[in-house]
Amino acid sequence: MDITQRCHLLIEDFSVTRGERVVFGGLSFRLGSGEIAEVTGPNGAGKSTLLRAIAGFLPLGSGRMSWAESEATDSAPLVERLHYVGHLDGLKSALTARENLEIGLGILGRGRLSPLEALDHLELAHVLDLPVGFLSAGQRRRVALARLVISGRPLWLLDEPLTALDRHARALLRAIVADHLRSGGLVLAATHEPLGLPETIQVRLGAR
Ligand SMILES: Nc1ncnc2c1ncn2[C@@H]1O[C@H](COP(=O)(O)OP(=O)(O)OP(=O)(O)O)[C@@H](O)[C@H]1O
Repeated sequence: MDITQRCHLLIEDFSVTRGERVVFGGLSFRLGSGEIAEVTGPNGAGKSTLLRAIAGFLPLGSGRMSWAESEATDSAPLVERLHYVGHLDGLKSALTARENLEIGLGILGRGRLSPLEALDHLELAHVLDLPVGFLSAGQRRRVALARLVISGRPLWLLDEPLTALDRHARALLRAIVADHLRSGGLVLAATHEPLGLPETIQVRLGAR
């Protein structure tokens, strides 16, 4: 899609149940093009649960979740508009960084960048043809984040994106996120540490 197209995610009176337990309820917020929201709260508050529910990995609870694109008469399903980076990197250790990113391209559709260009954004071009199993935890994380920039998807769901990143890599991630927002993208990040971007919407989940 043209990422500059205006779109928004609307969450209204949302709740998610895991097992017999309501993890959170009554949650409402709106995220529009160019906006970032951080989901915060103590351990177990449901930050990952919220992201996974939006990504479609968990059944929806009560309430409403909607996705709209201003220039589309019939919006594509949300699942085709988002890219989720969870706690696990989702990389195949025996494959090279290039091969992992090519798989990403196959699944996510072709974005603006090649695997080499995406890795270059994370200053990791030199590992292009190395098996991911040979990389450090922070390097693996950077390969997983490189998938974001090849995806061309407007909504990024990031679960603890700063994990394992050193100070320099954190700055690179901030720059990538800021660039995505400038081009009309949306970011929802569950995090214990603020990304430090201006005008961040706060979505606070409580203790249970
Ligand atoms: N697979 C599961 N089955 C049932 N309940 C689960 C499952 N995974 C998590 N939960 C419940 O959901 C609650 C919220 O978990 P979640 O991982 O969303 O919290 P979180 O806010 O992301 O925590 P953290 O800050 O520790 O990452 C947990 O307290 C747990 O009781």
